[in-house]
Amino acid sequence: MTELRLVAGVDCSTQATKVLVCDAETGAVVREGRAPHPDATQVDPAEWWKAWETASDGLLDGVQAIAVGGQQHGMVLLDEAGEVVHPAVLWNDTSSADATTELIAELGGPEAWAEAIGSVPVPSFTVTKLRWLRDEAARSAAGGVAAGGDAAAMRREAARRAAAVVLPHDWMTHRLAADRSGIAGITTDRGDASGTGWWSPTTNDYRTDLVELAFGRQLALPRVAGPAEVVGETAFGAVIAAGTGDNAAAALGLDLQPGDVAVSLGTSGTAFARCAHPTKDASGLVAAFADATGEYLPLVCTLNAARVMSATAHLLGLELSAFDEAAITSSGSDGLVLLPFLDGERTPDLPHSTGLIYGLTRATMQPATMARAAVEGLLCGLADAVDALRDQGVPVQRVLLLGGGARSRAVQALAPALLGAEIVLPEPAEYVALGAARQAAWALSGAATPPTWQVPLGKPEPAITVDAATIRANYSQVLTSTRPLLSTPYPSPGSGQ
Ligand SMILES: Nc1ncnc2c1ncn2[C@@H]1O[C@H](COP(=O)(O)OP(=O)(O)O)[C@@H](O)[C@H]1O
Ligand SMILES: O=C(CO)[C@@H](O)[C@H](O)COP(=O)(O)O
Repeated sequence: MTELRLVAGVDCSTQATKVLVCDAETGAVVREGRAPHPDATQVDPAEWWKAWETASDGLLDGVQAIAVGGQQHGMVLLDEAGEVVHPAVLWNDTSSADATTELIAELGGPEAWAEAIGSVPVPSFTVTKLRWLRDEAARSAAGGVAAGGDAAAMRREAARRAAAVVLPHDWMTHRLAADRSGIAGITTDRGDASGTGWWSPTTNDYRTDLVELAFGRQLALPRVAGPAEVVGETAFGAVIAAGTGDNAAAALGLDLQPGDVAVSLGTSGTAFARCAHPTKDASGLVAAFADATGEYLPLVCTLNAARVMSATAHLLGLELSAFDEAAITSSGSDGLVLLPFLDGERTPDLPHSTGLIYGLTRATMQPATMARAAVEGLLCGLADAVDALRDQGVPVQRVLLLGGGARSRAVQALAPALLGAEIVLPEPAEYVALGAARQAAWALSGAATPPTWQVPLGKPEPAITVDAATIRANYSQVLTSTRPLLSTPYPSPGSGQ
């Protein structure tokens, strides 16, 4: 019997680290582990390392190659010695909303950014976080040494000491290498570099002038490794592949084909497709990301997806399974509209917004109606995302549902009508970690293309017939008419809170 060649894929996501050990030939998962991350938008990267150690404990025997897929955009600042100088500021931290507005204006508006990097930055993009830190440090310095207390002092010190800026997967990849010293030799890949705001998909290169624009000085940036490159070796003797951003890793795990759009319901909601050419969207809806194979990955991202369901379930005092049952058996939302912007929102660009419920009557103020409205609200946001991809010329033949939220039967049943496409449900699996494992197998093989791994399909819940046009029109009307309110910081100044 031939011995299995094993590879590992890691997903360092917002909520958890997940590790899969797979057969390099077939992709069959032979071992898996996971460990949670702190529920915060600024996190010490040491927490990711701790989670990785817990999640991978006892799994790594015989693993010959490894790669990391990571939540995109998070700003990890390092000093010359490679020490972290500030908690990583994650993609879902909206502190940089004002910095984003300023940066967009300073370069000459949304069109200038679309020309430079294919996308218009939102507060998720790393470039805006750099500007935020610079401004915070300057503000507290101007206010005197003690201004702002410990947090402000830390930011001043971080801005002074920062020598390099990297992303979560870059940091984890470097940390895995047995032979590393300071910031020398840190790598990233096109997929993750494309979410920084200082990498151009058209020139395939960094725009270091945009780092300077944001931070006022240059920082070292990781070398962009090739899709199948070996970038190091771990202490346990496995080769390390380049790794990538989590959505690019999921695209690789799913082996997306033309006409396929992946819709992921994790902490974020994302809709993305593989594409042979870069996109350029000055409206700011579609981000011009790169994929992990040398192509492109136009993507729309919302800040609120799976947690809309867990938060509503919590409100209703229901377990997730009971919430799901309530949403699916409800006779309908009857005009109850939930705008699901519980953590602010990125698409549409409303970083200061909160959630909103419209249409409460004695008839609609029922748990099952509320559960249905929550699922419809998050799907309406994702339907707008899929439409934005269509507007960029991305063909949408089938939608592949993934992420923790895709386990919801109500999501599966309502998605065909609301997303307006055939729904395919890949067998529930950790597709980011699987894609990272496939990249590791590719790097290990030295082949020109990634190995062929089958993606088993599950059977989605039967579709529920709903009046999708009316549900989407109601959602859109509530959003349009409350937009001025949702654009204002909440609680509003002077509210006494
Ligand atoms: N059956 C379900 N119904 C709704 N949400 C679910 C279900 N199972 C898991 N989730 C949610 O999925 C989320 C985790 O999804 P995941 O894709 O792992 O997120 P991330 O990659 O952001 O860490 C959690 O918020 C969890 O509550
Ligand atoms: O910001 C984006 C994409 O642009 C998010 O998709 C993050 O990459 C986080 O992903 P999850 O942890 O929700 O999977």
